[in-house]
Amino acid sequence: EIPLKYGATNDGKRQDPAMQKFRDNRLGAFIHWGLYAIPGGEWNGKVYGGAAEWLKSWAKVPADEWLKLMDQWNPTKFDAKKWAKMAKEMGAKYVKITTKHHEGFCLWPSKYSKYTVANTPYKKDVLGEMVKAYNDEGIDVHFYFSVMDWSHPDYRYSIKSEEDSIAFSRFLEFTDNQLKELATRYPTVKDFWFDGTWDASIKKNGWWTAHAEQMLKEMLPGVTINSRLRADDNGKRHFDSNGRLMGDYESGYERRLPDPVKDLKVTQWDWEACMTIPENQWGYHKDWSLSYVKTPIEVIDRIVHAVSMGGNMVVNFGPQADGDFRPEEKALATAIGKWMHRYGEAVYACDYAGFDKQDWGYYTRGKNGEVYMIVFNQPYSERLVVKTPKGISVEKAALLGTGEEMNVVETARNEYNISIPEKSPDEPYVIRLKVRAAKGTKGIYRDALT
Ligand SMILES: C[C@@H]1N[C@@H](C(=O)NCc2ccccc2)[C@H](O)[C@@H]1O
Repeated sequence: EIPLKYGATNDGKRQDPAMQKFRDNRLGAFIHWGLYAIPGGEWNGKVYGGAAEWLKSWAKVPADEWLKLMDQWNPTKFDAKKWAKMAKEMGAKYVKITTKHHEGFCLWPSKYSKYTVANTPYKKDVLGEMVKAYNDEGIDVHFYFSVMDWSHPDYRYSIKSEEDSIAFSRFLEFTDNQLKELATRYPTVKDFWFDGTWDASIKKNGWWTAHAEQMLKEMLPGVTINSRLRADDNGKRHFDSNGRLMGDYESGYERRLPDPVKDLKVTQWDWEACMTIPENQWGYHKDWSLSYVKTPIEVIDRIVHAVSMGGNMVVNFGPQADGDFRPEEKALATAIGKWMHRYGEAVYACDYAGFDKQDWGYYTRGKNGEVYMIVFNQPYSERLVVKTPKGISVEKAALLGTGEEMNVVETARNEYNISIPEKSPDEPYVIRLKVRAAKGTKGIYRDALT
């Protein structure tokens, strides 16, 4: 054991009600909204294929020139109630909002920066309106906060001199002030998702990351904090020098997911993935033809994949500068919501089932021990193979929705064929299994001698 002052604080998964709500929520929506939505990936007549919220970087725009975009911030179509209805219809139980992205523009009227909504033609506290509207729909609000801040003269990527160190201390104090301001102004916030914490300057100040976590937890009992904030005494991130997860849930699965066979280690801790609809666009980009855009079923597959391994999934939306959403995102939210309305029982408050992954799709397990089969790939054999853990037998199988009983045929020790629905559901569907701790399978099974 390496002695640490700023290492992991949790011993295993948190089991308090706030964390259980975080976990049971399972499906979230990300909102990436900032000045970057105005240019939408184009600068001086050139369209950049990289992430639109990084346009300042791709087009090498100086901070003062970039922040002049504030003069154009006037989302006349913004209607927080409509945004909340869209999230509700999608079946998102929580929404993560970019309070401040790397550009430094604050969606709330921070008194510690001049780069805020208060100093734009629109003036209004859009963050406050969103928090109220989502909460009024029963949707939890999480805050995304970028520590790296391209607008602040005291930000440093590395600490190479005493001057750097003094400037960065001022920057960390500024950051503390903004975090306290957010926690004070919006006390119903349930989570802080830190980003922009990969630079050497942060890794060298692991103490501060531990302090920020502790400060927020003292101000907002129950609040959850992502592992990406954290660096330990030795600059180790996410997992400390003793391999223990820092923060309350692992937040490294950004636009990727753990392998359902090779990466089962993730079932030992809480984790949350986040994903984009195009290949890599978080903020609004005017041209989605530049990369592949995922279909609703491809998004639903990723949501179920995450839950099947004990994780949450956050699906990203990049609102337009005018405060409305692009048609593709509205259609996606509707399609996801239709499916979640029918089959959400296999997602919400569900977890890893402990069954070996099969080709037809994913398993999840509900709180009362029911096991769900979420079928994405129906085999030509018309039989869905289920291999149960030792000592577990399948008693019954029923199609979610119609309740149609599926045939359960024991084919070998701990192996079953489940029949497919009489009439194709024409969409990924869910079979609920009733399983039992078996007394011991029939004596007919004997392993071959080889
Ligand atoms: C959740 C996402 N994380 C931010 C991000 O900076 N990701 C890592 C990254 C690092 C370097 C170039 C592009 C992107 C993206 O802008 C989103 O906010």
